[in-house]
Amino acid sequence: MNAENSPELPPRAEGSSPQPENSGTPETPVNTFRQRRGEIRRPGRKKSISRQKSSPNPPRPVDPAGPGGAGQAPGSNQPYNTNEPRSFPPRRSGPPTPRDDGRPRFSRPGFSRPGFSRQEENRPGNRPERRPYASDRSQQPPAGPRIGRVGPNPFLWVAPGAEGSAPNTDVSASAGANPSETTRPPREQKPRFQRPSNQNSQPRSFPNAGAGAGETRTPRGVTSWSEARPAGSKPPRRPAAPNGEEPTRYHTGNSPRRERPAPPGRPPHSHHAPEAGRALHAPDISVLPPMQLLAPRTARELAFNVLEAHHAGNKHIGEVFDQAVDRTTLSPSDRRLAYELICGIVRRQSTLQALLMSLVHRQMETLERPLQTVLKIGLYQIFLCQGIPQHAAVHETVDLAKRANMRWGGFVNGVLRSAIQLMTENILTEPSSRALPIGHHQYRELTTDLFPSPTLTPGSYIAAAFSFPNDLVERWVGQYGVEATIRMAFWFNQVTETALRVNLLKTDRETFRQKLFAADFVAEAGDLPETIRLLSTVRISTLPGFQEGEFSVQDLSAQHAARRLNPQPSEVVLDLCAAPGSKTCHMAELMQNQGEIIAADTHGGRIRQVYENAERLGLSIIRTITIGPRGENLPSMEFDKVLADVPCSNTGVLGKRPEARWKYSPAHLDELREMQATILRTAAGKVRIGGRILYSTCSIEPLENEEIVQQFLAATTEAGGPRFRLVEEQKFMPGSPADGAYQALIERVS
Ligand SMILES: C[S@@+](CC[C@H](N)C(=O)[O-])C[C@H]1O[C@@H](n2cnc3c(N)ncnc32)[C@H](O)[C@@H]1O
Repeated sequence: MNAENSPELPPRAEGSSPQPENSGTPETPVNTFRQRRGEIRRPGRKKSISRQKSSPNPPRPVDPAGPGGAGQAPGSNQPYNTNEPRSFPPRRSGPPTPRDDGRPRFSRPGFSRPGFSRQEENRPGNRPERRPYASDRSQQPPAGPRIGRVGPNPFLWVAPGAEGSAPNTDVSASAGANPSETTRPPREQKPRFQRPSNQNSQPRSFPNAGAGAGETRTPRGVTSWSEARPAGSKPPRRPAAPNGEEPTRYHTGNSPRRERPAPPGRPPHSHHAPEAGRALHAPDISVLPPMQLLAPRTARELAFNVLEAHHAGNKHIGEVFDQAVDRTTLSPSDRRLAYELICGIVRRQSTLQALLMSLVHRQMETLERPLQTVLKIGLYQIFLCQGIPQHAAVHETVDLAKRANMRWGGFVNGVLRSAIQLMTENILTEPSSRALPIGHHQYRELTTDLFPSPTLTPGSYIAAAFSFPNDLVERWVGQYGVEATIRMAFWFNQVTETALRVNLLKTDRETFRQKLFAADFVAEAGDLPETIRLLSTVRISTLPGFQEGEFSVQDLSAQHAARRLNPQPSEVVLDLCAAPGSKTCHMAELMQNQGEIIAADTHGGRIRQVYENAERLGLSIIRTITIGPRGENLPSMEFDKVLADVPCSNTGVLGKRPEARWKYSPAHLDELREMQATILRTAAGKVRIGGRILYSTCSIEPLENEEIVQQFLAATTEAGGPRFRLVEEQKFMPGSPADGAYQALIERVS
């Protein structure tokens, strides 16, 4: 049973979920008559599965071949749009009817058949031939490939070259080989929905996919509740959940429904052990290609595209967002909302997962990843976004779901309406297993115990409720205690203000602040003479003075690094880990653009950003070079100052970099520590006697900070070579008042 047709859903408000324009067959008298006879299905509405199963009609004829041959657009190896309604009236001669008004017949707003522009799609030669009258049951299926819902979803963007590797159960594959032999296979031999996949992906397989002859199947190729029903009868209806009770769970119909209630005493979100033979066939959703909506029209659609693209690659969210946003015409407020949704959803992944698991009665691995993305967009708005009314969150997300896949609208609607029942109006100030942290040291009380107990297992509670890796939280609890860990967790989950560094070579702080003020931005002076705290949320490149190089974005804790090293005009300075160049440029500004800075990095691509930043800021003393991991290619000279701003776990800046927390692992920490020790040794080999090294990280882990420095000092004392001393060190804890960081100033004494 599909949640869309489910009787337990509370009724949707009138007009709350409008059908997309141009969504299918208009209401002509002929069509209305035929719809009543059940011969034409209106797009967006599905016949109930039981009616399909019990229909006495023979299967509909398959579609004729499209202009490109085997079900593909000409000049493309991608399939046609297969989400069109399943039956169409024939071509008519005589005066044009509303269906012949020139609009693309097979398109919905925002979508286009791959390989076709809208105009091309409208040209008669490029249209796939329409089906014969559905009522003409005597007509035999024409030879040729089938165009229908069987083929891969055309709205999925598939990596170039990957299409051919998709496992194909579509008859069009065999039709391409020998069209004359094409016949429609009996339903029970193949699933009706097949997802394209790349070379790494697994075939989409269903539990019981190998069910033998005689077994009953639903039209989606899934053996499920229908087996227990007599043919032709309706699926069982579940009663609606009364208010205040555990919310109704839904399933999408793509996997078997598990009718067993959760065992007594087990929380509703817990994962039960998969029954034999079921989860074993779950597709690996992590390798599915991203789903992309063409031309996102709303903040939620843009967020969906970016989140999907983010899943596919290893790119920073900011990078993916910048690329996606440049292709839209969304207003600044929509862009801001999209960005907040994206960062928030990545940040609060495990909280949203816990919410989702309590609402959806399915193994998460079997829920299509794009559908999970849609649901998380909805849940984030309902539970964690301030200022979005619940009905708007549901309505907008259902619209997004329908745009991604018409079949998802009802399911998403059901899940989100159940989610609303999970919330209470109560705001708590203490953690509990039903306390969802929402910010400003406050929690929203839920109607169910969603999280582990904070008194029995504080680490597990913080990890689940605030969304952090378990290992990391356990370390923090061990080092800083539960209360401090919770304070940090709140800080990392809130949107923090932006710190700017004024370029004192071009302007002074007060003049620049007035300039911001005149442009309606609120800013305050910060701790250091060049620091400004920007209290407005804005795209930085749109601030006045950006192109002129009057400021850079840099957190306050990070601004202390160059200040602590204190490079002087006319000194020669080495920046060992320079890209993208924030601290390099700060040092050049402090040196009054006199002397020389060698900006080195192992990453040849990122080193270019140092050059670009220096150019914008009008700094000419920086020379960039690409080096090897042990300092290969460095000039043979010695330097007055060396900055070693090493790669680290980023545990001090987890709020600014939403994805960073999910990259943390003990194994990665070990790799980083080795790299950090090597870079510090390289720095030591390049500083002159009396010169200084600044070792810095944006981590708060002692293993990457104090321990690396102490080990280095101990090793150089024993070796009998150059001697070093620790001049000072400082650790910045997150939120007091800025990002977390560590800096150690080391001097070469002999
Ligand atoms: C924390 S980032 C530096 C940020 C930079 N200092 C700034 O303020 O903009 C660390 C940099 O170290 C570079 N890196 C990684 N391994 C390195 C190595 N063995 N030697 C030098 N640089 C390395 C990375 O490419 C990365 O750009």
